Amino acid sequence: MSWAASSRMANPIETRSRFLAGETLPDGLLPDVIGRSWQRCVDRRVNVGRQAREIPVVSPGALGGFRERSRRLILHAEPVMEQLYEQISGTSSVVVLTDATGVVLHSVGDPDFVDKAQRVTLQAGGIWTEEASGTNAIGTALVEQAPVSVHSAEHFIDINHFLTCSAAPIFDPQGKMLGVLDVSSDSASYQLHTMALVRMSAQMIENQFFAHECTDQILIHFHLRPEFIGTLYEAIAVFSLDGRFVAANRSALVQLGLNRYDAEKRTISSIFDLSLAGLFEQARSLPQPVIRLRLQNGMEVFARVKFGTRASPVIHPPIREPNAAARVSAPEPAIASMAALDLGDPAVGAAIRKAGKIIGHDIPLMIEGESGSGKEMFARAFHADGPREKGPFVALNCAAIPEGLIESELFGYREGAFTGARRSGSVGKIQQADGGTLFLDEIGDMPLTLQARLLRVLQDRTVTPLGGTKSQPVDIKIVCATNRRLRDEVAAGRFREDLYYRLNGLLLSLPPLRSRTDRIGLAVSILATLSPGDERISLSSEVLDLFYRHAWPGNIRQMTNVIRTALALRDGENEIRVEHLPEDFLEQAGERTEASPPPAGREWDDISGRLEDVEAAAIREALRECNGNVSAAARKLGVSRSTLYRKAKGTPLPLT
Ligand SMILES: Nc1ncnc2c1ncn2[C@@H]1O[C@H](COP(=O)(O)OP(=O)(O)OP(=O)(O)O)[C@@H](O)[C@H]1O
Repeated sequence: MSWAASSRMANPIETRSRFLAGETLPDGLLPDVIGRSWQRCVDRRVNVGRQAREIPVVSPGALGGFRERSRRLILHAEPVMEQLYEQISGTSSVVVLTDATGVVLHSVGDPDFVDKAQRVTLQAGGIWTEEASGTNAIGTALVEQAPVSVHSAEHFIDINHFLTCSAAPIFDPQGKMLGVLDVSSDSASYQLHTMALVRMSAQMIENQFFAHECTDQILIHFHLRPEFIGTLYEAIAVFSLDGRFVAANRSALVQLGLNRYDAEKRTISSIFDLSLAGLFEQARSLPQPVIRLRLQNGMEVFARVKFGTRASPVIHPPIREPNAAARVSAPEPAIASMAALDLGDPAVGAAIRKAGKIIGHDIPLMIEGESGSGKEMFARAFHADGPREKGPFVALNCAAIPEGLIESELFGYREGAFTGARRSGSVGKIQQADGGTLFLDEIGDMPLTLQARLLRVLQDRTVTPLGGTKSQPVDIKIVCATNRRLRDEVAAGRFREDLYYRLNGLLLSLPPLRSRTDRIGLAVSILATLSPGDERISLSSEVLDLFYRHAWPGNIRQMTNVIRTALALRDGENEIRVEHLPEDFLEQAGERTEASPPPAGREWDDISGRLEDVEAAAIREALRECNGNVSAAARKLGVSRSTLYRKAKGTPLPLT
């Protein structure tokens, strides 16, 4: 097909000449969108004879920065581009992704056509704004904020006349333009349906954003016809856990009859005839049913309510709707930062400092340590301090679930993937952790076959659920933990060496509790966490002494459990004494301990005279005199409780 046949104008070159000569053209001769763009090109003095070498390009060095800024767009777009290319391969075409400034980030196409496209800088680094390349589908779609096709001589610059291009903008859930998806072909191989394919693909990328970026929110997928739910045509509206409007796709705004500005002032109940409490009830039933919802204008739609992976009521308790009388469960405890874990033990402090140095870098962290030594707590704090802090933290203990179930837990499964599979399928931990951190505890217990699959996920950054054929992009940071030396497992052939090196960027060892010097500080800190708001509760000096001397085979987990039980057994008394400690602990504590004995003598006996040492000694003395009661010791020293906590870090209490 010639350029003339693929163009909407009978003779575009002649039309352009008349246009450039300032002639008033008869209505209908020039498509409006092309006319507007040509006028902009004239206004910006774009030369129709501009050559490729005159078009600016982004240098290979700078391109990395552009790609990094659009990392999430590329992540969600790449698989869709591959699928789109599969459908058009062999038609002398190239699929192109640009950012919102018209810079080509990625392209995939037929090799012979890619060569031709490169000659006009239609390749990574090329700039396809109207200013740079004249009227073209990408640049014009950026200006019009709508899908645009530009055929052959409708391109303003002569050198682009061999192209026929269809482009659609891609918006994020909040309506911000992220970039443009485009298919450019040789104008001789013009296909009518290309524009429809590009629009659908752009919609798929936008829907990926909803699925992956709205992980801690409520998603309502709806349509006038139930069979359209789950398709590209569905409307998606997103609400925060307290019911406020957050985002919507274009289809949702059209069906709701709202513009984005008005929608932002609305809540679930003011858009749908549905209370938040009712919504949580519905979301509990699995598989989630298609329900009818009434819109404010009286129209009825069909809907499926989904909770983002982090907002799932199965994982977190529901959050109260404003003014709702529903009972609310206690919130999840806040994740501590790494600084809060630094209670003065030198080995823990060193681990925290090393981990701090790799925050924000693409370096996988592996944590070694005995069971209960705080590896998961450390991983959570590492996540909380990092740039993914707002993303999910998902933990999987490979030793705690049967070998046969690890695969489905990790990778998820599609409907009917195996006998006993839930009808609705299941989202695996890898996908749940998208945008956040996946913590794989006891990684040494991962079966060899799954090690290979995990390696593939890390290399390809995609995951394919069991029984599924399509891979989904994932963006996860992995932190692993192990309570045995993984290198020995590698040597014994039980752990893949390639996976070991992939996971082990920085190896940190957390010491067992018995060798930590901050055992008392830790006990006091655990007590404060377990009895929030009640500063009167303290540990008696005998208890602190016992805690200091004990070998703690169960590490911090055991100490936490002992203090939790003692709190329950203390009969309302403010001081936890030895008789409140659980029997089995006392039995164990009666045995000879391996822990180093506390320093002997008075606080002041063995200090160098440095100011910090004098201060530390004063704190120890005050704590000892107040039987470990931090509030009382703080009052005695005339400092605030938090100051005392900060200064008391790592101050082992010598209790003689
Ligand atoms: N620094 C800390 N302060 C207070 N509590 C802690 C601290 N570290 C760990 N804990 C508590 O100790 C218990 C065990 O911690 P965690 O699960 O992190 O250990 P782990 O090494 O991952 O254990 P495992 O190897 O058995 O999975 C948890 O209840 C946790 O809340």
